[in-house]
This record gives sequence, structure tokens and C-alpha cells, in this order.
Amino acid sequence: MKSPVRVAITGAAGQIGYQLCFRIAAGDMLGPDQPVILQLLEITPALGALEGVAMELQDAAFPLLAGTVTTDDAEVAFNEADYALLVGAKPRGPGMERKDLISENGKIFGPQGRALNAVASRDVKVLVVGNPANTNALIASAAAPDLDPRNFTAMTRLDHNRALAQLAMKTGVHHDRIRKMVIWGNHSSTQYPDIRFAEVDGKPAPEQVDDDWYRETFIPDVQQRGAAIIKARGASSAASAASSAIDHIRSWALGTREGDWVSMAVPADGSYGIEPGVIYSYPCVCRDGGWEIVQGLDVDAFSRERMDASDAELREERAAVEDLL
Ligand SMILES: NC(=O)C1=CN([C@@H]2O[C@H](COP(=O)(O)OP(=O)(O)OC[C@H]3O[C@@H](n4cnc5c(N)ncnc54)[C@H](O)[C@@H]3O)[C@@H](O)[C@H]2O)C=CC1
Ligand SMILES: O=C([O-])CC(=O)C(=O)O
Repeated sequence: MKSPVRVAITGAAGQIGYQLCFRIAAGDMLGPDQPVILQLLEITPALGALEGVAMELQDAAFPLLAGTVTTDDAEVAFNEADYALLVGAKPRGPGMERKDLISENGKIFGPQGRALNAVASRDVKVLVVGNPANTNALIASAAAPDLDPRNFTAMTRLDHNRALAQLAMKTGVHHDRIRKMVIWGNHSSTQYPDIRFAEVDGKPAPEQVDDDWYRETFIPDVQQRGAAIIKARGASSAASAASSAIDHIRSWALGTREGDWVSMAVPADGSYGIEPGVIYSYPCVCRDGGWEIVQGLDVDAFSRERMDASDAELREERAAVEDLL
């Protein structure tokens, strides 16, 4: 058996956190031979509910759960953390865009970035889920100057999985037989889900769906799926969000499958004309515990316009939180 790794989860008593704790303790994120210590952070008024989560974790008697810490102190939660899932933040309600959360949620991520900087493993892998996720990841990274900015990522894997599901339903091919989906940009309604490189059962996706469906139905449906779930459920996606967070970390830690990509929001480095300064979703390949942006893909005029629009939105979000950077 391997020695345990430390997984910090913020907002652990919330909707997404409640799902994450049990799936991670079951081994879904890091594999069936990797024990975990869960280090759970909540705000002080939610510590009672968090204690209840910890009691249920005990009751589930997971073989891989090597310990549980509950706290309202970020430096306790992030102490020597190998993984940090930053989920704790307010969700949006009907009629809101995710960026409307920025003034309230943005201020959470500076202190958490500072705490990570002070006490986390120097190799900590950070995934920001709390919205607006890309800009919150930028804030956390800016507050952690001693950690490599490449350790800070934000979640667009849920958008990626949603895109796989929509294309699978349209083509009648199981989503597990689709490769090379891409989500470019922001986890927001300006994201650009791109099927130009996707392969459905080994064949090019664009040849299997008509262009009108792609532009008029697929793209807006993927962009608006979060809002559609809020309308249907009266609360934002939680189990699917937790599942995609687990997918994101699993790919990063254990590698992507041969011949496939995942979408991850990572620090822009000039790739595809997106200048540094924002956390932007790209197609990525992961191996040996690291990620790389897939290079050399063609950008046509239709794509350029959408990729730039999402970049522009991220730079507006950045300008709105300049005082936190
Ligand atoms: N990136 C993505 O794809 C997705 C992002 N989200 C976002 O994830 C966030 C969490 O969503 P839910 O779990 O549904 O919300 P929730 O309201 O059920 O849970 C959030 C939890 O975070 C806690 N919290 C608030 N401030 C905190 C702080 N400073 N430190 C630690 N904990 C704190 C709250 O007490 C609460 O228990 C929201 O911002 C939501 O919009 C949701 C779905 C997908
Ligand atoms: O839509 C929301 O507010 C929650 C979220 O980020 C998603 O489901 O993609």
C-alpha cells in the first residue's frame, strides 16, 4: 500500500463538497491503492454540518480513508496538502452570470492562496471550482508567489463532459468512444466548445453532424447547460460538478489516455494567441503528474472570434479584481 496523500477540500459541507468527500474516500480520484487523508475546510457557522460529514465518513468505513481533519482555519486545511480542491464559494441563482459572483467570491481566494503558499506541499495540485473559477484561480495563484503558477488550474472539465454527452446523443455513439473534445476559454457562457478535432468512433466529428446543429444548437446548449440545470433543479450542478472535479485531478495525477485530450483552465502562456495574465481553458495532455497544452491546432476565423471573445471576458474579470492580484 502507498503512503497516504493529503487532499484538502474547501466548502466541504456544501453540495459539491458532500459528493466529493465520499467519492475521493472511495478511491475514485487517485485509484484503489492510494490512501487519502481528507482535510476539510468550512466557514465557522458550517462547522456543525461539517462534523456531520466527518461522522458519515467514519460510518462509511472506507478502506482508503487514512484520516479526516475538519477545520475553519485554511492553514490547517492546507497543511502539507498534495491536492487542494477549492470549492467553497457562493453558487449563482437563476438569471445570474457566474461573473456576477466575483465581488463576493473573489475575496475568498486571496487568503486561501496565501495559506497554500505558507503550508501546502510545494507540488500541490490546485483545482478551483468556485465561480467564477478561472478568475478565482488567478487570484489564488497571485497570492501564492512561492508556488509554481502551473500548480493552479480551474475547472472546465464539466463543460468538456457536457460536450461529450451532447455529441454522443446526437451521433448515437457512446460518449466513451469520443476523443479530442476541446473547451476553449472561460467557464462561462462565452466558452467555445470546439468539435473540429473530435473523433467519434475514430472518425472526424464534423463529418457526422451538420454545421447548423453544431453552431446553432450544440455550442449554445453546452454554454448554457449550467443555467439549464439551475432551472431544472432549483440549484446548480453538484454531483456532475464533483464528478468532473474528480476527473480533472485524476487525469492530472494519473495521466490522460493515449490519443485523447482533456480540457483544463491553466495559465495562458501565449499559446493560440492568448497572452499571459489569465487562466484559460485549453486542450491538455497529462503525463508524469504534469500537464501540457496541445500545440499546433488550426484556428479558423470562426474559432478565432470565439476564442478572443472569451479571452476578452477573462481580461474584464481580471480588471474587476485588479486590487486582489
Ligand atoms: N467550475 C464549475 O464547473 C462549477 C462550479 N460551481 C461552483 O462551485 C461553488 C460551490 O457550489 P456548491 O457546492 O453548489 O455551493 P454550496 O453553497 O452548496 O456550498 C458551498 C460551501 O462553501 C462554503 N464556503 C463559503 N465560503 C467559504 C470559505 N471562505 N472557505 C471555506 N468554505 C466556504 C459554504 O459554507 C458552503 O458550505 C459555487 O461557486 C458554484 O458556482 C458549481 C458547479 C460547477
Ligand atoms: O452554472 C453554474 O452556476 C454552476 C456551474 O458552474 C456549472 O454548472 O457549470
